[in-house]
Amino acid sequence: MAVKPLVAGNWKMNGTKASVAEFVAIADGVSPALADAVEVAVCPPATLVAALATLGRLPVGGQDCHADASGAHTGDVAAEQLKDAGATYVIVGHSERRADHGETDAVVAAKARAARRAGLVAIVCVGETRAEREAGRTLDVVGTQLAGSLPDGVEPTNTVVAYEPVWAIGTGLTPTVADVAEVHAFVRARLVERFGAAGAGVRILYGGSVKPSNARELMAVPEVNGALVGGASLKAADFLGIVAAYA
Ligand SMILES: O=C(CO)COP(=O)(O)O
Repeated sequence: MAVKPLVAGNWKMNGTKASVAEFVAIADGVSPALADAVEVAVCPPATLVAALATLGRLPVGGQDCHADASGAHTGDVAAEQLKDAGATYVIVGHSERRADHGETDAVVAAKARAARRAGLVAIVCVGETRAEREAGRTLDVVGTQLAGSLPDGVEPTNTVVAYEPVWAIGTGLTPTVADVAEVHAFVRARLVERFGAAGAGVRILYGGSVKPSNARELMAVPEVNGALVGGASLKAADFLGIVAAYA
């Protein structure tokens, strides 16, 4: 199955109303030809989802959602609210959420189910820490996270997996191409094992210090179907330099 790659920007806790101009600059840089080759999305902080989505230029995503559709959960955002604000995607299980908020695989799976219930595509994140990689446990850890964080019924239309080694996030460090290839092949095998033909079509993104200078090399790795980009998605020129890997 031909899989259209996805390059998604994760702005994390960055951005104000002034950032709308950066989003527009990103959208302006995605030519029709580029849009045929790659889907480009931006996941801004929740405060900006509606403002960006209303422009109708590029798909927009949230960075987290609660498992419930509504209720007494001060400070949380429901997948239904992101959908109502115009979102297409929602990131769940980012390692910063797992670390800062103690999110377990079961919590992440519940959020992925909530995303589907609301009609959003869940971008489910997995990835090992430096200590886990050094102990040779990368595939074990990623396999356990996948098993626990992906709900049943995964389809290419409702789920994207992002492999983000924790030690590569915001550090300027990236795994070798061979290491990325090994993990992505492993993730693909697990997806096909559990979800059959549907698992073959689920996009697997690489995330962690993706930059214009390394995007082409990383995006060419087999089973890498795009990128989840943090810091370099905040500036249109950098983000578009990454998207250009698909030009
Ligand atoms: O966490 C990330 C995307 O979700 C990656 O962040 P950086 O691209 O800043 O390393």
